[in-house]
Amino acid sequence: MPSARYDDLFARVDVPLRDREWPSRRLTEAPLWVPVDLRDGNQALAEPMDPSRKRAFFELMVSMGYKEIEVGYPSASQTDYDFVRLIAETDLAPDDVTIVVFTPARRDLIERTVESIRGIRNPVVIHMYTATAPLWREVVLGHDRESLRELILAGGRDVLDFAGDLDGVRFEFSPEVFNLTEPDYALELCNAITTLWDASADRPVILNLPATVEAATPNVYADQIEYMHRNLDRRSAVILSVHPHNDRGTGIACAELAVLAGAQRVEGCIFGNGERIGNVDIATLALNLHAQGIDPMIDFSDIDHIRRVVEHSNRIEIHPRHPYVGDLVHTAFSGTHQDAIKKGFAEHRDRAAATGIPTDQLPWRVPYLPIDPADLGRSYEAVIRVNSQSGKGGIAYLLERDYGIEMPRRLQIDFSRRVQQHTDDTGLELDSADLFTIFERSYLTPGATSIELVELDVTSVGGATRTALRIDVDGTEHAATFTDVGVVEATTRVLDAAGMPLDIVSLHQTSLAAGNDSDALTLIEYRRGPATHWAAGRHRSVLDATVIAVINAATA
Ligand SMILES: CC(=O)SCCNC(=O)CCNC(=O)[C@H](O)C(C)(C)COP(=O)(O)OP(=O)(O)OC[C@H]1O[C@@H](n2cnc3c(N)ncnc32)[C@H](O)[C@@H]1OP(=O)(O)O
Ligand SMILES: CC(C)C(=O)C(=O)O
Ligand SMILES: [Mg+2]
Repeated sequence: MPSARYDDLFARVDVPLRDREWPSRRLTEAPLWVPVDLRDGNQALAEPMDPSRKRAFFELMVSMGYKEIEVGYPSASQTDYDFVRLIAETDLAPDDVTIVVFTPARRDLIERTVESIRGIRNPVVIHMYTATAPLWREVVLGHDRESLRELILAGGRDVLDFAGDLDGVRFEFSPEVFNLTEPDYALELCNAITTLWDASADRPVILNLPATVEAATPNVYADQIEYMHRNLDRRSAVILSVHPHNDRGTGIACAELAVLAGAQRVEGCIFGNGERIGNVDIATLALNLHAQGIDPMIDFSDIDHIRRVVEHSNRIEIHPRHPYVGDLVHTAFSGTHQDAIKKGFAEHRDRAAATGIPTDQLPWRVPYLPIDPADLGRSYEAVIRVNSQSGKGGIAYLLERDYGIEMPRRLQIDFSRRVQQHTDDTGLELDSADLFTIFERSYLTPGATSIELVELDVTSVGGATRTALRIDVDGTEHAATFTDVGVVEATTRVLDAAGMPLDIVSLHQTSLAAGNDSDALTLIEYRRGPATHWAAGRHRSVLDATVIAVINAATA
């Protein structure tokens, strides 16, 4: 690989901090989340959102509880402009939702942006940006440090000209590519802007410090943010915001460490759409807090609905392994994980019963599942799925959950061998209906010899139990009546007399399908030669189910 072509970040800009404090801090509350899907996410789509997709996405964000939403780049397209007008002219946005509109530092475009918010009732943030890193200055903008400073301040003055006296309007500045900008220069520009815009506690200025192209390990970004946090003028009149992208795949870590380093506000996209690899995923960030016991202040209780709207609006599918929302993220195929989850669920249910606390409020401690899928509106159905990597625990869990069959441990081992053979042969995943078919074929289906239960009559006469049994073996009827002999022994004696001896090792009763109309299911372990085997019998009556189980064992 021609790796020598690339410089690390340290060769490109100074990283100013040596005595950082962020490593010893902890996350204790949610920052202000600002979804930028309708602007940064939208500008990265092959087909930008049409008005109805934008509206559906916006309504979703409002319903989830976002209070500040970047809705577009009104000077860039008529669709974006019209969407801001829609918000200004209708009650689409509740009064407590702040609307952010985005603009470069160009007078004509700033004017158009301010025009878009005319008459709006909601609080508004006008978000002005200019790239400040050396490469952008030299190659893109054609400015040196001094002349770029002038361009930015000219833009800042234009913002004041057009919107300085509008009630309810605040300002945001982003030194785009902050993470590759010299720290002293970024600080100088931010301080110049907060002075120009007269940042105050009543009208704070948002300084948004993007990792526009992620370029270093997250600790470096945290150092850069802490440096600004500690050195900015008018710090109490500044809302310090971050905007990580995900080029190195560490956008989440950048945002989390940046909050430790002093950031109060995080811009990103729900499930991480955005330029190139995407913006930081603010859904994952929020649910990471939830998983640490911190209220994310956003409602994810129906994550599949959220996902459907996001996929519809972006026309991009979410990966099955995407944190928290992917189809497979709460699913275990592997045997030992399934075993642990099955035991964890059982312990959870037992603890709920013992404490009287409902299962959905009980502290969560199920192995391999960082949060309860039910918190996100997910059922437990997809948690355990069976393929060739699965073990007895998961297989038993599915048969118990969907058919009510409680298998003793030695039967679980026997059955999982049969399932394993099937999955090895086919390479396919099995659902619980498939498992039940294998169960029926293995234990409930009589073998080659034709044996039928013709009559079973158990009565109690004067304190004694009388068992009358008639069995047809290959067309010949064998009958006997016993007193005070259980049905298992009665059946084996009749079979013995018919030349079919059977050595029963253990017997277990369970039921098939939970509820009142369930059938009885008798599971029998019997010895033939050196090994033990299993058979089962199913009937409305427990006694008949038991005799049928013994007969099935004899014919196997
Ligand atoms: C990191 C980010 O996400 S930044 C946001 C990026 N988003 C978008 O670009 C989506 C919307 N953009 C657009 O629709 C268009 O680019 C527009 C309408 C904004 C501008 O279109 P055009 O006037 O045709 O300009 P174009 O995009 O080709 O080039 C940008 C020009 O603005 C300048 N410019 C770029 N960014 C800025 C800025 N933040 N402030 C001031 N000037 C800027 C460039 O130097 C270039 O100037 P030049 O023509 O003198 O070389
Ligand atoms: C905040 C703006 C300028 C942005 O999208 C970025 O820098 O990534
Ligand atoms: Mg961005």
